[in-house]
Amino acid sequence: MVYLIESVVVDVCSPTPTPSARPPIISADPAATAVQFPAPKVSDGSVGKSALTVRLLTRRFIGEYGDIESIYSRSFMVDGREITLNIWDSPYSEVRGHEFKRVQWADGFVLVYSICDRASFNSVSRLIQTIKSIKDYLNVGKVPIVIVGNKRDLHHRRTVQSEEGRLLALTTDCHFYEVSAAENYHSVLMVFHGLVDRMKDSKSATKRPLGFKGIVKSMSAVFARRRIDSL
Ligand SMILES: Nc1nc2c(ncn2[C@@H]2O[C@H](COP(=O)(O)OP(=O)(O)OP(=O)(O)O)[C@@H](O)[C@H]2O)c(=O)[nH]1
Repeated sequence: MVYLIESVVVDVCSPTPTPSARPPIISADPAATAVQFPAPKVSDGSVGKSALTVRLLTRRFIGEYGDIESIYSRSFMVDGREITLNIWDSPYSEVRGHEFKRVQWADGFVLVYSICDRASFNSVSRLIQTIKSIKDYLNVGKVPIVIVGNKRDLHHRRTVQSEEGRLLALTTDCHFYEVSAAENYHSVLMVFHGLVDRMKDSKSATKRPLGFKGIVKSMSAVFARRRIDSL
């Protein structure tokens, strides 16, 4: 699942949520992952969540987007296996009071701000804390989060420097991209691929405990390495 927030949030893999916690999903594929785009806003919104989603799905930038809440599905081949992302794009007003449910639903997050809108950037750290606290409460390990500074083409109106986004990502253990949904499809694709990679990493990091055989194997590997080191 991918969840887009005022900053864009993308979520790719999720633990199976309870039916009541999960919004309707378009894809009929049971192996599908869901992508949500909610927008908790402090700014005037309109950071480009819909534009990013539509770019990803159609390769096009159409300029104006309605504020109808939608869940989109898109399939990707990852390591030779098809996965389906469900992307939830909801207008900001719809998001308030539903953060817990949506964070619970999503497996990965794309937090989107506009480089011309300082308030939207300021809301990103708050969102990261909110997401991490909810996932902690739910006992979920590492949360895949990608921070996206959108509207890069409007550099003459920039109020948030790239370094600020990069630093925030570094200090919060997130990935960072600056893109223009208006000008570039490939950078948008990179965002979603980056999220999927992080989701894969966090899934393998929370894999089941080793078990007796696994422990013996790991210990043998460590001792074998020591023997090699001492040669
Ligand atoms: N110049 C420029 N304009 C953009 C870009 N992305 C989106 N926009 C414009 O910004 C406005 C808002 O885009 P949306 O995609 O509707 O933003 P949103 O975050 O989904 O907005 P809400 O649904 O209101 O939360 C539209 O007029 C878009 O054409 C971009 O990369 N560059």
